[in-house]
Amino acid sequence: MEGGGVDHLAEERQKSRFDVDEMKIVWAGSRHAFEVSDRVARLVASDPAFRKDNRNLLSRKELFKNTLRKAAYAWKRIMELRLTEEEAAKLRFFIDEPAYTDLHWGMFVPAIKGQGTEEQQQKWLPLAYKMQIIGCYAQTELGHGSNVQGLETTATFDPQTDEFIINSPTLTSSKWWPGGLGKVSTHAVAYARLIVNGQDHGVHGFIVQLRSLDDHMPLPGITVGDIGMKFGSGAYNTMDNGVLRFDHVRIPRNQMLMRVLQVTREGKVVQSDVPRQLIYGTMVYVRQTIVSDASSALSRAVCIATRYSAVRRQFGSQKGGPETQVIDYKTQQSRLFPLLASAYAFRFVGEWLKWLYTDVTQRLQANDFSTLPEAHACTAGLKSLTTSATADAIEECRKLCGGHGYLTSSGLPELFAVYIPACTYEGDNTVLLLQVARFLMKTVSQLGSGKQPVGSTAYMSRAEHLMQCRCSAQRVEDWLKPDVVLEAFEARALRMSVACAQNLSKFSNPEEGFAELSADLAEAAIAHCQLIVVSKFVEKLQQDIPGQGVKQQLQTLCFVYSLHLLHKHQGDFLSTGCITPKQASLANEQLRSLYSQVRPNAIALVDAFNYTDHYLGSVLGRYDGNVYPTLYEDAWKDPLNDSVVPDGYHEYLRPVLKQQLRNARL
Ligand SMILES: CCCCCCCC/C=C\CCCCCCCCCCCC(=O)SCCNC(=O)CCNC(=O)[C@H](O)C(C)(C)COP(=O)(O)OP(=O)(O)OC[C@H]1O[C@@H](n2cnc3c(N)ncnc32)[C@H](O)[C@@H]1OP(=O)(O)O
Ligand SMILES: Cc1cc2nc3c(=O)[nH]c(=O)nc-3n(C[C@H](O)[C@H](O)[C@H](O)COP(=O)(O)OP(=O)(O)OC[C@H]3O[C@@H](n4cnc5c(N)ncnc54)[C@H](O)[C@@H]3O)c2cc1C
Repeated sequence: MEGGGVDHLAEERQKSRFDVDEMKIVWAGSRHAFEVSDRVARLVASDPAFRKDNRNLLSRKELFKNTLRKAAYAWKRIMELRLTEEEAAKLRFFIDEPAYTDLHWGMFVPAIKGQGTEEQQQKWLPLAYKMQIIGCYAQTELGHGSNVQGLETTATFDPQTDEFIINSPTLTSSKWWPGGLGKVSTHAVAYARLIVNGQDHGVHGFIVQLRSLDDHMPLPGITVGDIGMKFGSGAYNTMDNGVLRFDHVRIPRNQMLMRVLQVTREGKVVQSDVPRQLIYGTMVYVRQTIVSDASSALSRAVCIATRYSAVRRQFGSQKGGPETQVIDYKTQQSRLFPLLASAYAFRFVGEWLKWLYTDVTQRLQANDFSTLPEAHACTAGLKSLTTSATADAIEECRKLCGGHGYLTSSGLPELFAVYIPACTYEGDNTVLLLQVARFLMKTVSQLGSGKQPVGSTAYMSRAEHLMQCRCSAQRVEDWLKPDVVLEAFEARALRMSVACAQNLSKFSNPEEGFAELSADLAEAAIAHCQLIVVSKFVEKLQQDIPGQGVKQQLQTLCFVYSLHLLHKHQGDFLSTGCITPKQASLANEQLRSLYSQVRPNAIALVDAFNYTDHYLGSVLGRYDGNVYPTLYEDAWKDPLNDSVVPDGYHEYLRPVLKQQLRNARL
């Protein structure tokens, strides 16, 4: 994307055998999406106000103030340039700095939209849209995060005053973690147990004002602050994750979000025909966005590691010629290319999940709740699968860059530190896999009952065949047949689920059985989610994809993704009898040959992400590959090099040296 200067990767770019510009459009999702993304990326990169190369050097206070400045400036630009919602979302993406605005737009607004009545939406959304109030999502407490039904904050209805009294009865009921809460939010959607006439009606959302709109001071009864520094310097410390306690704070009755359940003036609790799981709807929305974000974080790390692997040379000089580019080592390819393929795979499954979410939202509006369990299982499972894979991949990319990957200027340490909480927030990844497993066990238990599995479990309707089929691959080329690959993944996923269901049936208490078998259940859930990713990649290839060689590259990546999973999890495939050891070895042979096909296209495949050097934030991942001079120059910019003799020399170094000198003379 960058222009000018010597292009050290030019030769690599000439090797590619496909139309990179068309691939950029496939990656972006459409020509329109590409144009928006490209324009906004350049806007951010060219504006010094969005500089980010000094983040690691700032103290927490400076860092946070700097984030406030950037967020305010971004909002001003959104207004001045009259950016659309799509453009504004891209602006946030390329600014590349976690901020309170993520929670305001990403959770507070969606919570009101999804759980508020029409009237409540009309009252609160205009204020939120104009940022006249700033909100956060205050669910997690010191004592409970995963177990939402275990939250302790109470909202007790007072019929005398027509108010709820929000209270934190214990230390462990303190809200703990919500982003944007610590120092910024004026309001929260706070989750609390609804108590009416002494009866507990479970957890619901309430809009609570936290701070004065005049002087930003906490309102009476509110104790609020930041929970402290998090992993890494810079990184997620731009966010004010907060702690909050309520001391009998009164709010009007109409500030309970009442789409799912209403409390009347008389204190009557009325359940609407909307399922209570809709209270969890904001989490479904965010989990879906997290899957797309995974492909962004992964592609960024892979772009850095791929470009650097083409620049870096070690060993293998022939007759004084250049040494071998490390990207030509088969071990480097077998570690790197599956990650490149995963970035594309997650992109396409993210697109599909967005479609699924839009579809379920439209159905919910028409009071059709039938696809909610499927949406929950898919968003929970794919969020878990893609974030775990991406977190591991960023660390692998760091190692792929050798020693220089450990430098902050490689961009990888900060990316890792910012990214890894995605495995925990919005649902711990193991807890979410167990949700998928419950869904699978339910589906398996209904097989043969006449109820046909649909959506992501539709393959289970062919249970009879999949339980006994034998893989037909006899030659290396057979592993390039989508049907052969898909059937192997379907059979493996089904057989693992059925094995769990059979083992579960041996327990008289199903909950006890579920707990005992939970590690196997989580593995069955992973197999199911991997099948979804593979099948959505295969479906993508059935579309009309223009551009010379583009579809062929995607086919290669699809098989790299699938066959590397098959190789990595061959224990599953073999133990369930889905493939034979000979077939596993043929698949691995095919995989090796695919790596050779990816090799000449690798640089162009990462160029297709269309990332600016500003967004990448990496000396190793520079578009022009001019790594060494930049690394060298950057080192001298470190504050430690401001003086030749370090501060502290006279107090702490010189006396030691002099002491040694004296000892030596003795
Ligand atoms: C103009 C300017 C524009 C500017 C644009 C700016 C653009 C910015 C836009 C977007 C940015 C987005 C960025 C977002 C950034 C986000 C940063 C991350 C912040 C992180 C936030 C958080 O972490 S919030 C807290 C999240 N917490 C959790 O995830 C908790 C995890 N636990 C749970 O989800 C659940 O409690 C559980 C799933 C574990 C349930 O357990 P349990 O078995 O106890 O459940 P229940 O008894 O309550 O219910 C069981 C029943 O319900 C089904 N179910 C559970 N969950 C759901 C669900 N979500 N949906 C539907 N159904 C659900 C479950 O399957 C059971 O069903 P049965 O049929 O009974 O089996
Ligand atoms: C950076 C960050 C930002 C966040 N932002 C917000 C926010 O804006 N708003 C908000 O409300 N919350 C937020 N959170 C909180 C987050 O949603 C929770 O931390 C998350 O849901 C995990 O819950 P927990 O901390 O209770 O983990 P725990 O459930 O205590 O997990 C601890 C361990 O126990 C295991 N475990 C737990 N239950 C089970 C089980 N049933 N079976 C098997 N294993 C289990 C887990 O796998 C994990 O290994 C944020 C967290 C982070 C790290």
